[in-house]
Amino acid sequence: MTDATSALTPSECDALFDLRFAGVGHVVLAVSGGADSVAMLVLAAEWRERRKEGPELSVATVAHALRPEADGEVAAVARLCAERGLPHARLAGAIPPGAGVEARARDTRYAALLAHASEVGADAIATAHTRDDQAETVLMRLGAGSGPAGLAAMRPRAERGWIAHLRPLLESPKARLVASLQERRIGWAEDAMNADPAYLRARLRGARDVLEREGLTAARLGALAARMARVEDALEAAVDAAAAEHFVREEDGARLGPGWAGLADEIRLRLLARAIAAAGDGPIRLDRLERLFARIAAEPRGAATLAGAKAAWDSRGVRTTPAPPRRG
Ligand SMILES: Nc1ncnc2c1ncn2[C@@H]1O[C@H](COP(=O)(O)OP(=O)(O)OP(=O)(O)O)[C@@H](O)[C@H]1O
Repeated sequence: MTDATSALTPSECDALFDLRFAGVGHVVLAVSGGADSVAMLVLAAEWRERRKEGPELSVATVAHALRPEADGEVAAVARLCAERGLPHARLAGAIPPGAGVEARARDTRYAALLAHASEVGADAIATAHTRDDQAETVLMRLGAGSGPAGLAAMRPRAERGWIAHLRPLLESPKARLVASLQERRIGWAEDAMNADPAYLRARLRGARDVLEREGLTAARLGALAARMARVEDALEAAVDAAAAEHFVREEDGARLGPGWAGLADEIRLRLLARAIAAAGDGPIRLDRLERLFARIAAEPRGAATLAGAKAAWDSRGVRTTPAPPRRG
């Protein structure tokens, strides 16, 4: 019998890693020393041992030098790897002090992990995001008023340029990973930042019991993300198909033909975003894009700038070109 707080069984782990690590040659496991990533390390090593085949596994820890106890934590991960015959790398990832430490730590971490993966010839990295992390991400995106792309949250597999980013535990409750470590009497490090109310993620974690009582369970929020991922992929495929007919790339931007106006709003909006991206230079905020879209619908002709692009429209459609540089 398994419940929401029991250790993952060997057959559950086999199903999980068989699926998520299929077709991979060498995966670098990103292990911080926290419970989730130590569980990923231990369970993946056991899986590999049972299977006797599958991808090469290695482990990397990024040393952010943010906390004095971090050195001991890296050493503990190195020990776990040595016991399992897995190579372990300690990667430098010092972050200069300042605001937005969470985002800067993340950028530094992925840069270090990707550089290392390239050095050792890996074709994938794996992080230990859990179903609880996914649920928090969905709540944060709801709070930001995100559309389907945002609500799809993290993907179990995402392509980061030449490398795949795998999240094999994305559907696993954190409690089951903790139970898996407790069953094996393996310890882990606790990061105080995880409970620091200065961070929205930590505050949402603190509100978890209340949310669960109101039906906002991690299981439902995780299922919502998976459904939104399906919606998002279908929409993008539909936009690709519509683009073949209505989107013309030009030397300095793009043109949306008159047939664009007859398409469904969401497809039109996404084609408009592509046309602006073709001429512009920056990320496009959805609310601004929606405002421009509303203007185009309301005014028979006009022009506006957005994200480094100028969009001009009339009865023949929309034309985007790079926005002239601002004076002053
Ligand atoms: N110092 C680290 N070294 C190696 N891997 C790490 C480190 N910190 C985090 N990771 C990996 O990233 C996963 C997510 O960690 P965490 O939730 O702290 O990240 P985050 O700041 O929310 O960033 P993101 O979710 O965007 O990756 C961990 O489970 C682990 O696999």
